[in-house]
Amino acid sequence: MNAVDVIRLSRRYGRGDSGNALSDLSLTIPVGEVHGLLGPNGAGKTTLCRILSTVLAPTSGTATVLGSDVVTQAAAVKRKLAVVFGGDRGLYGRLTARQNLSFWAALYGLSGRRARERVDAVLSVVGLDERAAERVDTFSRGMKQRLHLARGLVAEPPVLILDEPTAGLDPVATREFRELVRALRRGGSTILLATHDMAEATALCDRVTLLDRGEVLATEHPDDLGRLVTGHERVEADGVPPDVLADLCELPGVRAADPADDGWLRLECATTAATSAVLDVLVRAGVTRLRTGRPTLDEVYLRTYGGRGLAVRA
Ligand SMILES: Nc1ncnc2c1ncn2[C@@H]1O[C@H](COP(=O)(O)OP(=O)(O)OP(=O)(O)O)[C@@H](O)[C@H]1O
Repeated sequence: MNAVDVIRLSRRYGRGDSGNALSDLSLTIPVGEVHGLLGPNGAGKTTLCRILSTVLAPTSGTATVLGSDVVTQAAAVKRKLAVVFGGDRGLYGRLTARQNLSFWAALYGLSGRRARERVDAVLSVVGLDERAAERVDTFSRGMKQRLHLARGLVAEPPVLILDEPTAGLDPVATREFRELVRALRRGGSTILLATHDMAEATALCDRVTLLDRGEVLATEHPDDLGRLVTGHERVEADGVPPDVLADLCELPGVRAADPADDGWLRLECATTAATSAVLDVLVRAGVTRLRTGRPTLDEVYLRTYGGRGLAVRA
């Protein structure tokens, strides 16, 4: 059984001609996977997360979480899944961290010793045990985000949805939060991570789905997305004589030869054979300053979406 199965899901808001927020979207997330949901503003990420967490009904299609249907078995889905938001939403600033968590534990049906044990456990997991008695409105942004995660974990759901979890965090808090996500993955959690942040998706995800205007453009391992927008591989070389450049452009499978930002020549190759042929020509011509690789996820994103709603952070 998969953690998440989405089959031909569509969602339309109102009757306007703005189109579907989700169109015929299908997606499978196996148990234990960290799956990135990437796309610019308005791509449909939040709509999908809201449908999976049962707060929004689809217009058509089906979605199940560990076998339970989000429409007909919503109560079962709620026991299996938690959503962790970014920002201040849903935290009670005048209460302490422990009081916040005890409140949510009660909402999830935990009480007495079991609730206290779970609250202590999640405070320790997110590293807030020493600050548990302090009011949340005195917390830093990173501490609040860890508390959000603790809230998500208090009822031990096997599936977590993280919606822009590190938006607004400084680099240290971001790194700490990502470590927590990795630890959860090692513990067997399945995580759907909605983000605009390429670095986040590359650092954390086993696979990434690119969404645009409610449709899936691709689902791939982050390293393999480059193939979608450029050739199979890339070769970069410094000091290529003009006649050699002309030869390179004639080779079958060489899609583009352009200068990179640092002045090196960048060649996009459609096949591994083309990459080998390019390297062969360059080495024969005595060019030794060479590097190969695939486009980064940032480049994939920029080429896929252009400047639309882009929010790439370092
Ligand atoms: N309550 C609503 N009423 C009408 N249209 C909506 C509503 N919520 C979302 N939409 C529309 O649905 C589409 C998808 O929006 P959604 O919020 O799911 O995108 P997103 O990928 O989460 O974007 P962001 O990155 O900005 O959060 C957009 O065109 C948006 O305008």
